Amino acid sequence: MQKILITGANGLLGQKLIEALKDREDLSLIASGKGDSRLPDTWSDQFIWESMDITDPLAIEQVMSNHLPDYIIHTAAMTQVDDCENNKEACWESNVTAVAHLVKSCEMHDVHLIHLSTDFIFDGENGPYDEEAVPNPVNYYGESKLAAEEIIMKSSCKWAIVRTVLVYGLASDLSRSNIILWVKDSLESGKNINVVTDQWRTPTLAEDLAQGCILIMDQSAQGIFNISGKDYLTPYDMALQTAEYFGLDKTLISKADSSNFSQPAERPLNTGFIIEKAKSELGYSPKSFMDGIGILSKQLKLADS
Ligand SMILES: NC(=O)C1=CN([C@@H]2O[C@H](COP(=O)(O)OP(=O)(O)OC[C@H]3O[C@@H](n4cnc5c(N)ncnc54)[C@H](OP(=O)(O)O)[C@@H]3O)[C@@H](O)[C@H]2O)C=CC1
Ligand SMILES: Cc1cn([C@H]2C[C@H](O)[C@@H](COP(=O)(O)OP(=O)(O)O[C@H]3O[C@@H](C)C(=O)[C@@H](O)[C@H]3O)O2)c(=O)[nH]c1=O
Repeated sequence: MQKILITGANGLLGQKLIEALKDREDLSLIASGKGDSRLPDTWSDQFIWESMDITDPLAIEQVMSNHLPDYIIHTAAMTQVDDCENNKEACWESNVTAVAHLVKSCEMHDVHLIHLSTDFIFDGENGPYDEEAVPNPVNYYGESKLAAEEIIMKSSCKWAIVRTVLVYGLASDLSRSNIILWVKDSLESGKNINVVTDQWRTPTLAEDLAQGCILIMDQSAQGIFNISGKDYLTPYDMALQTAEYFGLDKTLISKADSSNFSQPAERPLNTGFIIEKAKSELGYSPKSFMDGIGILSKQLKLADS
């Protein structure tokens, strides 16, 4: 029986991974997060919960040596890009130093590390990017995620780096929102929103990302894999499609561009990924953005019922 340890299990991807893996009888699942589990109570007998702060090397070593997992899927990170810009020390500790601790433990216990990374390692000058593109981050979050990749690539453990883009989906009690929920909530409350037309992304349904990670695990794949959605869209297009799907007032959505819409951390303009490697080597097959909204909409109806 293979043992899988998931970090950041209370997060969006973490919850989708647990949901997708919890019924598998060939696996034993260890979910971990900062503090207590916020996963649905109905799942609680399908995994072991470990409270593990990834910035605490002793906690990591204790969990790793107790369970001796075959794979660790490392989703935990400081993901609020503007917070990373404003609190660089905390960002480095969570996104880089913690990865160094995990790598050391993976080397010691012969664990295959599957690590989550981002399109924000690129400058957005010439996206969409393939796995060979040269990184050049424009914000501190991107710098931290790139530094983590470099530590992993130099390590002697088995590793896969999963790069992804603008993840959206529904899960319980999240500490971070995402584009569809943000647009839907804003329009439903009659709020005007300014949405950029000069950034391009391949937005990723959280369930697709979880499937990509699982394909990598099941095939013991190593190396870098781009795992994102397949549609190349601006956030403005995404907002319009969200409004259209939910029958909301599109006139509340105004066009903005990066020169008149400023956030504390600069965002790269054109990122997005070429996903041919994941399709041909792993059999990865993501949904369209419209199908993704449909899936999320069904989940919202279920959650409300
Ligand atoms: N979301 C996106 O658009 C993208 C995400 N990624 C990467 O994918 C990964 C998963 O992202 P996603 O699930 O969306 O992010 P979330 O923010 O939803 O989840 C991250 C999880 O990490 C946990 N966490 C943060 N710090 C610690 C810590 N010190 N110890 C233990 N757990 C911690 C958070 O805990 P808590 O819930 O308690 O705050 C949260 O549950 C991340 O590595 C991110 O960098 C890459 C590209 C795009
Ligand atoms: C809040 C806001 C965002 N946007 C745009 C900018 C951006 O491209 C998109 C999403 O903005 P956010 O600030 O919510 O998300 P952002 O922090 O840009 O999302 C990033 O998160 C990290 C974790 C990643 O790794 C990246 O892949 C990326 O998806 O929407 C607007 O146009 N208007 C707005 O008012």
